[in-house]
Amino acid sequence: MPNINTGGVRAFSAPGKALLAGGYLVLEPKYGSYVVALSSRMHAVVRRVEAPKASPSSFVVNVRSSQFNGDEWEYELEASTNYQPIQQGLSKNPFIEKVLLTVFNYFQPDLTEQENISIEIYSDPGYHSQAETKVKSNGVKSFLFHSKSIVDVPKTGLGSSAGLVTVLVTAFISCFKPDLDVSSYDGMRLIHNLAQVAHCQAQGKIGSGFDVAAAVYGSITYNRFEPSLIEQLPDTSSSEYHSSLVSLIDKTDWKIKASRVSLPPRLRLIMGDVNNGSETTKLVAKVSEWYKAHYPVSLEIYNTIDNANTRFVDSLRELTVLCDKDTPAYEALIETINDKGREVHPLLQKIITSVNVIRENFRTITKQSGADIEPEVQTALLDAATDLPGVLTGIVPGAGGYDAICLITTDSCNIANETNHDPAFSTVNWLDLSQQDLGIIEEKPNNYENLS
Ligand SMILES: Nc1ncnc2c1ncn2[C@@H]1O[C@H](COP(=O)(O)OP(=O)(O)OP(=O)(O)O)[C@@H](O)[C@H]1O
Ligand SMILES: C[C@@](O)(CCOP(=O)(O)O)CC(=O)O
Repeated sequence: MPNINTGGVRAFSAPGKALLAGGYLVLEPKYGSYVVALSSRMHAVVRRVEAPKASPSSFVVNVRSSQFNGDEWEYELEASTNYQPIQQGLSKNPFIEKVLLTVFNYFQPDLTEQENISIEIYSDPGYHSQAETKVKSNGVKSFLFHSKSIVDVPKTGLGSSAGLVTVLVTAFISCFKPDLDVSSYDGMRLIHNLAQVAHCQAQGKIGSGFDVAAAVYGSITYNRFEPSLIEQLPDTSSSEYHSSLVSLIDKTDWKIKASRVSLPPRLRLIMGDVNNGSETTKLVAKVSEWYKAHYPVSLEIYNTIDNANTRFVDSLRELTVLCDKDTPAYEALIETINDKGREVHPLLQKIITSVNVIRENFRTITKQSGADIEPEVQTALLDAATDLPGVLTGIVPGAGGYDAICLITTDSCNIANETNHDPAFSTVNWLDLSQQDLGIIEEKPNNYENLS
C-alpha cells in the first residue's frame, strides 16, 4: 500500500499479543509457537519540525506520550558519537533510546541536512490498567488519559514495549526511507530486524522475540532466531557497529519462521486480566534451572508439550478448512460449543485434549520447578471457565503466572454476562479485545487530531 502521507506527517500502529502455545519452548529455535495479535494497538504519529535549529549540526528528537500525565522524552543526537542519544531533561525511556541508537546507526543520516523529528505516541486501552482515566475521542479514535506517568501505571502484559519499539522504528524508517511500504515483505523484514535489535538492547536480554514478531507480522506461528545473531554485534560505540548492523539487518538470514494464521471463523479470543503479579524473568530462570536439573526427563516433557502445541495449531487450521468445505456442518459444530450437553465433534475434542496435555505438563513443571506457570488459582479459574457454555478451551498465556487467562469462545458467548454474579470470577477483568490478523499498518494521520 502506498504511504498515507499528509503534509509530511505519517502515522502507524502495531498490535499487542497473546502467546497461546509455545511459552518457554519458543525460547529455542526448534520449537514453534502460536501468537495471536490483539486489537489493542500502539500508535505513532511522526512529523518533521521546521523550527529553526540552535546550530546546523544540532538535531533533536522529541517523543510525547501525552496520555500518561504528559510524559515526554527529548534527545539530541550527533553522528560523531555513533548517534548515542543524549537525554535532555530527567525522563528516561530505554526503549525510545535504543530505537534511536539502532535506526540512526543503520541509516547514518547526515544530521546537518535533517529537520528535527517529533513523534506523538498513543496506546489503546488494553495495555494498561484503566483506573483513574479520562476518555478523549475525536469520533474516529478514543484513548484513555491517565493521571500518572507511564512507569507508574500497571500494565496488563500485552507487550506494550514491543508495540512501542515497532511503531517507533517504523516511524523513523519512514523519515529516512519515504517509500517505506509497511505491507511489503521487504518493509516488514526491515522493521522486524531493526525492532528486534532495539528491543533486546533495551531489555538487556534476548527473549524469544515473539512479541516483536507479532507486532510486525500479526497473528502468526513463530520460530525464533538464534540469540547469537544479536549477541555477536560489536559494542554500539565501536567503529564497526554500523557495518555489522547493516550486515545483520540486510544480509543475514535470521531463519525465523513467521506464517500468518487466523482463528477459525466464529471463534474468538477472550483475555481476562487477573492482576500483574508475575515476573517473567524470574519464571524463565526457574524453568531453565529445572530443565537442566531434570534432563533428559525435562526434554521429554518439552517434546510432549511441543506435540500437543502442534496438534492444537493443526486442529485450528482443520477447523477453518472444514468451515470452507462444509459451512452447515461447521455451524452445527459451533453450536455444540454453545450447548455443552451435545456430543463434541472430534476436531473440537482434539483441541480440548491438546490444551489439556499442555496444561497438565506445565502443572508438572510448576510443581517441580517452583515457577508458578499454572498455579492452583489459575487452574481453578480455567476449569470453571471451560465448563461454561460457549467456551471451547482456555490457557494461561505467555509465561503464565498470576497475570491473565485466555479463553477461546464462540462469537455468541457473552463471557461478562456468564460470569457476572459468579464469585469464582470476581478477580477477573475481561478485556475488550479481539484477535487481529495484521501486524504493523499505516494509519491516516488526521485520525489522531482534535482528541477531546
Ligand atoms: N505508551 C507508551 N509510551 C511510552 N513508553 C511506553 C509506552 N508503553 C510502554 N512503554 C515503555 O515500555 C515499558 C514497559 O515495557 P515492559 O516490557 O515492561 O512491559 P510490556 O511490554 O507491556 O509487558 P510484557 O513484556 O509483560 O508483555 C514502559 O516502562 C515504558 O518504558
Ligand atoms: C516465557 C516466554 O516464552 C514467554 C513470555 O511471554 P509473556 O511476556 O508472558 O507474554 C519468554 C519469551 O518467549 O521471551
